[in-house]
Amino acid sequence: MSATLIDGKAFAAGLRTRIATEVAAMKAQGITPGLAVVLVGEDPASQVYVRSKGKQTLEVGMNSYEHKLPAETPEADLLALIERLNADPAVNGILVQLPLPAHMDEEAVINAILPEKDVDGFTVLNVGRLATGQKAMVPCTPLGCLMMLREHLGSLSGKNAVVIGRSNIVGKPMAQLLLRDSATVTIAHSRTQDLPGLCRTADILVAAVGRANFVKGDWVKPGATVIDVGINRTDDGLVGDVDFAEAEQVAGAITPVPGGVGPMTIACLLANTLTATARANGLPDPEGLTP
Ligand SMILES: NC(=O)C1=CN([C@@H]2O[C@H](COP(=O)(O)OP(=O)(O)OC[C@H]3O[C@@H](n4cnc5c(N)ncnc54)[C@H](OP(=O)(O)O)[C@@H]3O)[C@@H](O)[C@H]2O)C=CC1
Ligand SMILES: Nc1nc(=O)c2c([nH]1)NC[C@@H]1CN(c3ccc(C(=O)N[C@@H](CCC(=O)O)C(=O)O)cc3)C=[N+]21
Repeated sequence: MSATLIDGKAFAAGLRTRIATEVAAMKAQGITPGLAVVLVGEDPASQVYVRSKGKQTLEVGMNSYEHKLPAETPEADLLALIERLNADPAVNGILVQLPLPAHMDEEAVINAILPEKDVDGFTVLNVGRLATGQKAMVPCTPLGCLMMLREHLGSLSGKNAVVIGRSNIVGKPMAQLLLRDSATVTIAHSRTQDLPGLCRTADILVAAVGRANFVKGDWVKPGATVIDVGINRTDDGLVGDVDFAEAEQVAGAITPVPGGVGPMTIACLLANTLTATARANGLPDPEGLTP
């Protein structure tokens, strides 16, 4: 048997069309959402991501502001830029591309972003709001995964979910969102014992590890829904954290790499920018874009 393909690329295109409609309505009221992206250094993968994000921001009718700083920029200069963006009414969302160069304090930089403009949902205030069930800005990658899971499964209530990876940007917020939807959630990591056995209990398996083809077909419970967050550049091209050829024989549904979680991440960044703009202007949250 072979799994249903969860087409993140198509899902993301549909989401952007809806966002573009909402942006047009806001523009008719004299409001244009603006997203500022800050890239420090010249990491090639980050450059690709920042470019496609800037293009899509313009395509949905938002203003895009790109700030590219040299790798050796002093942290104080980056903090000063964030202060300017915080104070700029044309900027509704701020994203500082990670990772930052080693001489910078990532926590200090992220927490300098005004929580209302923190469209990545990485500031401590938004992390705490998500964890306590308050209205937050939710990290884009887990939000995109949640949207695909709900679309495919309907309710997540009572499902066993295993998230492999405990990073602040993917694993932990993914677990929070699954818990909020009443899944029974286990977070696995490099010290987890019998990871294959644990994965076999999962109705929902999310892999956010950063190791090419790490999750094997015999780790997957027959019929499970598999979400592959991994982005690994190999000699065979871009591959995920799941051995797709094996897993798709067993899973009920699976996201591909490329064309799965990645495009949804960017679409959710635009969704968060729209939500931030609505909130900044005292408008209700746009429907279906927040958990
Ligand atoms: N598609 C998208 O939009 C995005 C994709 N990504 C991709 O997702 C992947 C994960 O990213 P990120 O969360 O930032 O990565 P991190 O490196 O921050 O975290 C990786 C996690 O995997 C765990 N891990 C590593 N090796 C093993 C192992 N052998 N067994 C079990 N767990 C293991 C680590 O455990 P421990 O904590 O114990 O070290 C850690 O918790 C990467 O490929 C990244 O490129 C990331 C962001 C967005
Ligand atoms: N502050 C911050 N926020 C982030 O959300 C953030 C970040 N820093 N740093 C890097 C990671 C990674 N990330 C990706 C986004 C889109 C694709 C994506 O669109 N991938 C395409 C393929 C693109 C390609 O070919 O390289 C796909 O999977 O189909 C991948 C990875 C966001 N991240």
